[in-house]
Amino acid sequence: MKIVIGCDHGALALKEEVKKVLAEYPDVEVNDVGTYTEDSVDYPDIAEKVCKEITSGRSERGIVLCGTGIGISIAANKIHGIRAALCNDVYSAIMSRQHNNANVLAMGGRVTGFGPAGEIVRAWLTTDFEGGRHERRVNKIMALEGK
Ligand SMILES: O=C[C@H](O)[C@H](O)[C@H](O)COP(=O)(O)O
Repeated sequence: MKIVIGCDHGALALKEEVKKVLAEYPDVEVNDVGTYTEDSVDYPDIAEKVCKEITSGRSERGIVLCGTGIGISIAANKIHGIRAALCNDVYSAIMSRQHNNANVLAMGGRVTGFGPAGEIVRAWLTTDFEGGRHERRVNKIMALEGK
Protein backbone atom coordinates (compact mmCIF):
# COMPACT_ATOMS: atom_id res chain seq x y z
CA MET A 1 0.00 0.00 0.00
CA LYS A 2 1.28 3.47 -0.87
CA ILE A 3 1.00 5.93 2.01
CA VAL A 4 1.74 9.63 1.70
CA ILE A 5 2.70 11.54 4.83
CA GLY A 6 3.15 15.23 5.59
CA CYS A 7 3.47 17.53 8.58
CA ASP A 8 3.99 21.14 9.52
CA HIS A 9 6.74 22.35 11.87
CA GLY A 10 4.57 21.41 14.88
CA ALA A 11 4.82 17.70 14.19
CA LEU A 12 8.24 17.12 12.64
CA ALA A 13 9.38 14.70 15.35
CA LEU A 14 6.07 12.83 15.27
CA LYS A 15 6.39 12.38 11.51
CA GLU A 16 9.74 10.64 11.97
CA GLU A 17 8.23 8.36 14.63
CA VAL A 18 5.26 7.52 12.43
CA LYS A 19 7.63 6.67 9.57
CA LYS A 20 9.42 4.22 11.88
CA VAL A 21 6.08 2.55 12.63
CA LEU A 22 5.19 2.39 8.93
CA ALA A 23 8.56 0.74 8.26
CA GLU A 24 7.31 -2.25 10.29
CA TYR A 25 5.06 -3.12 7.33
CA PRO A 26 6.97 -4.50 4.32
CA ASP A 27 4.03 -3.91 1.97
CA VAL A 28 3.80 -0.22 2.87
CA GLU A 29 5.61 2.28 0.66
CA VAL A 30 5.94 5.75 2.20
CA ASN A 31 6.09 9.05 0.33
CA ASP A 32 7.15 11.88 2.67
CA VAL A 33 6.12 15.22 1.14
CA GLY A 34 7.56 17.33 3.98
CA THR A 35 8.05 19.54 5.76
CA TYR A 36 11.62 18.56 6.49
CA THR A 37 12.90 21.31 8.80
CA GLU A 38 11.78 23.23 11.91
CA ASP A 39 11.10 26.32 9.79
CA SER A 40 7.52 27.51 10.13
CA VAL A 41 5.20 26.42 7.30
CA ASP A 42 1.45 26.67 6.72
CA TYR A 43 -0.42 23.42 7.34
CA PRO A 44 -3.01 23.97 4.53
CA ASP A 45 -0.14 23.77 2.03
CA ILE A 46 0.94 20.43 3.49
CA ALA A 47 -2.64 19.14 3.55
CA GLU A 48 -2.98 20.02 -0.13
CA LYS A 49 0.27 18.25 -1.06
CA VAL A 50 -0.72 15.08 0.79
CA CYS A 51 -4.29 15.00 -0.49
CA LYS A 52 -3.34 15.64 -4.11
CA GLU A 53 -1.23 12.48 -3.96
CA ILE A 54 -4.36 10.58 -2.97
CA THR A 55 -6.85 12.18 -5.35
CA SER A 56 -4.37 11.65 -8.22
CA GLY A 57 -4.23 7.95 -7.36
CA ARG A 58 -0.49 7.99 -6.66
CA SER A 59 -1.15 7.07 -3.02
CA GLU A 60 -3.97 5.06 -1.51
CA ARG A 61 -4.05 6.70 1.91
CA GLY A 62 -2.39 9.56 3.78
CA ILE A 63 -1.28 10.74 7.19
CA VAL A 64 -1.29 14.45 8.04
CA LEU A 65 0.25 15.95 11.16
CA CYS A 66 0.31 19.44 12.66
CA GLY A 67 0.52 20.80 16.20
CA THR A 68 -2.96 19.65 17.18
CA GLY A 69 -4.03 17.78 14.05
CA ILE A 70 -7.04 20.08 13.91
CA GLY A 71 -6.02 22.62 11.29
CA ILE A 72 -4.52 20.10 8.91
CA SER A 73 -7.57 17.81 9.16
CA ILE A 74 -9.93 20.72 8.50
CA ALA A 75 -7.86 21.67 5.46
CA ALA A 76 -7.68 18.08 4.17
CA ASN A 77 -11.44 17.66 4.43
CA LYS A 78 -11.95 20.62 2.06
CA ILE A 79 -10.53 18.53 -0.78
CA HIS A 80 -12.98 16.41 -2.76
CA GLY A 81 -12.51 12.71 -2.17
CA ILE A 82 -10.80 13.12 1.18
CA ARG A 83 -12.17 11.76 4.44
CA ALA A 84 -9.69 12.86 7.10
CA ALA A 85 -10.13 11.64 10.67
CA LEU A 86 -8.40 13.35 13.58
CA CYS A 87 -7.63 10.54 16.01
CA ASN A 88 -6.26 10.85 19.53
CA ASP A 89 -7.02 7.26 20.53
CA VAL A 90 -7.01 3.76 19.09
CA TYR A 91 -10.79 3.27 19.24
CA SER A 92 -11.37 6.34 17.07
CA ALA A 93 -8.72 5.16 14.63
CA ILE A 94 -10.45 1.78 14.26
CA MET A 95 -13.89 3.35 13.89
CA SER A 96 -12.58 5.87 11.35
CA ARG A 97 -11.71 2.91 9.12
CA GLN A 98 -14.58 0.50 9.88
CA HIS A 99 -17.39 3.07 9.78
CA ASN A 100 -16.06 6.12 7.93
CA ASN A 101 -13.58 4.62 5.47
CA ALA A 102 -11.18 7.43 6.37
CA ASN A 103 -8.48 7.70 3.74
CA VAL A 104 -6.48 10.23 5.75
CA LEU A 105 -5.39 9.97 9.39
CA ALA A 106 -4.64 13.21 11.25
CA MET A 107 -2.78 13.52 14.55
CA GLY A 108 -1.27 16.30 16.63
CA GLY A 109 2.43 16.42 17.36
CA ARG A 110 1.79 18.62 20.40
CA VAL A 111 -1.03 16.40 21.62
CA THR A 112 -0.29 12.71 21.09
CA GLY A 113 2.81 11.00 22.46
CA PHE A 114 4.95 8.72 20.31
CA GLY A 115 3.71 5.51 21.97
CA PRO A 116 -0.03 6.17 21.56
CA ALA A 117 0.56 7.59 18.08
CA GLY A 118 2.24 4.36 17.04
CA GLU A 119 -0.71 2.32 18.28
CA ILE A 120 -3.12 4.64 16.48
CA VAL A 121 -1.20 4.26 13.21
CA ARG A 122 -1.01 0.45 13.51
CA ALA A 123 -4.76 0.23 14.17
CA TRP A 124 -5.66 2.63 11.35
CA LEU A 125 -3.39 0.88 8.89
CA THR A 126 -4.67 -2.63 9.53
CA THR A 127 -8.40 -2.00 9.87
CA ASP A 128 -10.72 -2.41 6.89
CA PHE A 129 -13.93 -0.58 6.00
CA GLU A 130 -16.98 -2.63 6.96
CA GLY A 131 -19.26 -1.41 4.17
CA GLY A 132 -22.94 -2.28 4.54
CA ARG A 133 -24.92 0.48 6.24
CA HIS A 134 -21.71 2.48 6.58
CA GLU A 135 -21.27 2.57 2.82
CA ARG A 136 -24.63 4.29 2.44
CA ARG A 137 -23.58 6.92 5.00
CA VAL A 138 -20.14 7.46 3.52
CA ASN A 139 -21.79 7.91 0.12
CA LYS A 140 -23.99 10.58 1.68
CA ILE A 141 -20.91 12.31 3.08
CA MET A 142 -19.34 12.33 -0.36
CA ALA A 143 -22.59 13.67 -1.89
CA LEU A 144 -22.27 16.68 0.42
CA GLU A 145 -19.19 17.76 -1.54
CA GLY A 146 -21.40 18.98 -4.36
CA LYS A 147 -23.62 21.16 -2.11
O1 LIG B 1 -4.16 23.49 13.76
C1 LIG B 1 -3.05 24.02 13.56
C2 LIG B 1 -1.79 23.41 14.00
O2 LIG B 1 -1.84 23.00 15.34
C3 LIG B 1 -0.53 24.21 13.74
O3 LIG B 1 0.53 23.30 13.88
C4 LIG B 1 -0.32 25.39 14.67
O4 LIG B 1 -1.37 26.32 14.58
C5 LIG B 1 1.01 26.09 14.37
O5 LIG B 1 1.22 27.10 15.33
P1 LIG B 1 2.57 27.92 15.39
O6 LIG B 1 2.67 28.68 14.10
O7 LIG B 1 2.37 28.83 16.58
O8 LIG B 1 3.71 26.96 15.56
